[in-house]
Amino acid sequence: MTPAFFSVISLDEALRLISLFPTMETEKQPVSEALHRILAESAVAGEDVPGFDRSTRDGFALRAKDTFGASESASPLFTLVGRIKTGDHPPFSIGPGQAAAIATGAMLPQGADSVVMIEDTTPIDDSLAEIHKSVAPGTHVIRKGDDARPGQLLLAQGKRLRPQDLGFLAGSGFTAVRVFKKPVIAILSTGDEVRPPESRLNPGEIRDINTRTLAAMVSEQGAVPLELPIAKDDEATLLQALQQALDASDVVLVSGGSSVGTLDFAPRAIAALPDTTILAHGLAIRPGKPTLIARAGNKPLIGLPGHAASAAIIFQVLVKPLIRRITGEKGIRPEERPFTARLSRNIASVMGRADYVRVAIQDEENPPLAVPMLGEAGLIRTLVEAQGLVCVPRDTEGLLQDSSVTVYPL
Ligand SMILES: Nc1nc2c(c(=O)[nH]1)N[C@H]1C(S)=C(S)[C@@H](COP(=O)(O)OP(=O)(O)OC[C@H]3O[C@@H](n4cnc5c(N)ncnc54)[C@H](O)[C@@H]3O)O[C@H]1N2
Ligand code: MOO
Repeated sequence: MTPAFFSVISLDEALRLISLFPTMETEKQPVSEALHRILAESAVAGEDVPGFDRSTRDGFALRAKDTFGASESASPLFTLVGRIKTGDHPPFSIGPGQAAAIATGAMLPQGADSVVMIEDTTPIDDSLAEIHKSVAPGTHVIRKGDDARPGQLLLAQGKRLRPQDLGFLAGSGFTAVRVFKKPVIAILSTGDEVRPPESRLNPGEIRDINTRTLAAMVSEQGAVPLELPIAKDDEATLLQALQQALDASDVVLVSGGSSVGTLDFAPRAIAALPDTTILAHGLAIRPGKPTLIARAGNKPLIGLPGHAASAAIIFQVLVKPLIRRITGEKGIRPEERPFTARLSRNIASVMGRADYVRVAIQDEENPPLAVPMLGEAGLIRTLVEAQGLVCVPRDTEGLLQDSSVTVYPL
């Protein structure tokens, strides 16, 4: 079924459509290989971490209340009852006026609740030391369970695992975690004029930009790109290429041929795929109007405009959320967090389409300055010189110089 081309829908409606695609299945993964994977099940602590009270300084473990009033000029003498190395389980306890020499990381003995640093003491001999400083209970001590207690949530489902998260899991005794499988995303560039980058070009031909950009964006999102050979502008060829793409992947991205010209075969080829519905063809945004969203079986198939900047921008605003949806990733990555900037000049816009304007960011000012990079969507340079996107909403005629805008990092 092919609804009328270019009965445009808003980006929000398109995002609602893609939110209906299912998330990936899950798999067990060793923690050592789980960097940047998405947790499919929350990790819950099974034990106290650490499992005992630990000193964070080399010094003397003692009872804080015995140090009350201690100073350089009034330094009480403590009786030393032992020496605790890391890994020791001290067999003695600390009573009033007693202390034990302790190493950083070693277990506090029974009775002790704090540590005085060695710099704040004067050891007299093996059995006596002067303490020059008073401490509060808990000073220089990590308590049992301070990192995690049994039953406590360590990391929530949907979390993209960073190096420190893996360390947390390892320190809590996890050797494997359940994560979402990485989707394979097929990238199919189309066009008789589009040639692989290593080609010698004939007049009228161009090198393929979109496969490279899209594959890298797919990898950056934690999915696996599958780069397919460029397909010719011919419905039968494209249909066959699409079928192969679907057989080998979880999502298909088609670049080019999505518009309404006589050579734009993508919509027709997509409509001819078995068990396939075109959910939308045409987005009320600029660039990217000819974008197509289809469901083939239960797999998403997205037709991206051929213009290099358009394809990349549609990836940012539509495909990225789709990948996050199916990979189960929750939360915003720090590098993708939108920020506020001041617009360097007026931007005019048409009513009826949300304009995604590429902006360069000048950081010397606070708030930073967003400088619009105007230019044809067929030019990749505008995107290279930009560090973000600013949206001029659908029903406004533009934005004024000096207005405060939200920048979505690129
Ligand atoms: N009469 C109209 N013409 C066009 C319209 C329109 O509404 N009416 N829309 C324009 C817009 S906007 C866009 S975007 C493009 C969309 O075109 P298609 O998605 O059908 O893409 P193509 O025609 O195949 O290619 C457009 C352009 O991009 C170049 N291209 C294609 N693939 C690649 C690639 N892999 N790497 C680099 N460049 C690529 C291609 O050579 C074309 O120049 O249609 C407008 N026209
Ligand atoms: O929609 Mo086209 O994608 O403006 O360049």
